[in-house]
Amino acid sequence: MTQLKIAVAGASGRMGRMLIEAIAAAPDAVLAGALDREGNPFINSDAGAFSGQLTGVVIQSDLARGLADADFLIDFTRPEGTLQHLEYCAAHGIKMIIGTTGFDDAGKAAIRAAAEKTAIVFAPNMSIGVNVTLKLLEMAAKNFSEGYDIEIIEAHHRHKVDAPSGTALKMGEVIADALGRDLKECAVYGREGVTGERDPSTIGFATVRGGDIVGDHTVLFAGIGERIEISHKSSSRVSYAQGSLRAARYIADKATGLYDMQDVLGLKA
Ligand SMILES: NC(=O)C1=CN([C@@H]2O[C@H](COP(=O)(O)OP(=O)(O)OC[C@H]3O[C@@H](n4cnc5c(N)ncnc54)[C@H](OP(=O)(O)O)[C@@H]3O)[C@@H](O)[C@H]2O)C=CC1
Ligand SMILES: O=C(O)C1=N[C@H](C(=O)O)C[C@H](O)C1
Repeated sequence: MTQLKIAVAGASGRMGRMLIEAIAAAPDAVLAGALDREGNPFINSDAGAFSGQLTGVVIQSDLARGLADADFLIDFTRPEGTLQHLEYCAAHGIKMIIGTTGFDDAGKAAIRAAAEKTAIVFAPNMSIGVNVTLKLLEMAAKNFSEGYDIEIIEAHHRHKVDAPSGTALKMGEVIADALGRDLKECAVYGREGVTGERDPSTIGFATVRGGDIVGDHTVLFAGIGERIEISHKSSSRVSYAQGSLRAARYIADKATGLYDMQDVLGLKA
């Protein structure tokens, strides 16, 4: 069996650690590199030290050394880190699985451009459950297009730095597309003071941050006399790591192109 040679960026982070364990347990993958940024206290440590299972792969900050043996980079870091890695991977034909959230339009354009040089899966949520939920939302939105107010509520751990979550924004985009609306024009991010009555054409977002919540998303369709809630709750990051490995397998035979988890899971109509 050909082994997928995978490097992990943000190796000491919450997702990085989970990915390193998932790669160690996968029969068709091998950890081929581990990256963290310069100054990170875990540079030069073994990438498996967190789980007590040594890998023989040392966490590096130098991209050339960290990626020398890799065919894939799985990147869950921050937009500025991912964009640096992207440039290197595009130049060297290393395929990328990007889970990082919080990109601006320029960052997303850079990912699209890099996908002309290497294959990339880019998705704000790698779990099967969330991606099936996106399909449910598309169907629900079409049926609740009149008379239902749409609000997206997300909750995450106290360390999360971007809001709303990438998943909540994706849910908003899917719903807006299904309704023929432009999310940039109809999104309302939080409310305060005398807001006036709710504009029915808007999609509202509310953010909760606290403790160790892995990731909860609820879309509320609030009508007269009834409410419909579609919720997904993550209880472990393992589903994101397993989804990332599925994404690597999906692009193993692709030289270029930009894909998302709907492609990987065969959910595109
Ligand atoms: N798509 C999906 O399914 C999921 C996406 N995410 C997203 O993944 C990202 C990471 O989440 P999480 O693991 O919880 O975050 P953590 O903060 O736990 O880990 C981030 C890692 O990236 C490193 N890092 C930070 N900035 C840079 C940089 N500029 N260059 C290189 N490395 C950097 C950090 O190093 P240091 O500690 O030195 O800062 C750390 O090792 C977030 O954007 C999150 O929203 C999370 C879960 C699932
Ligand atoms: O930061 C996190 O933890 C998560 N981030 C992603 C997002 O912003 O949607 C995915 C998941 O919800 C966990």
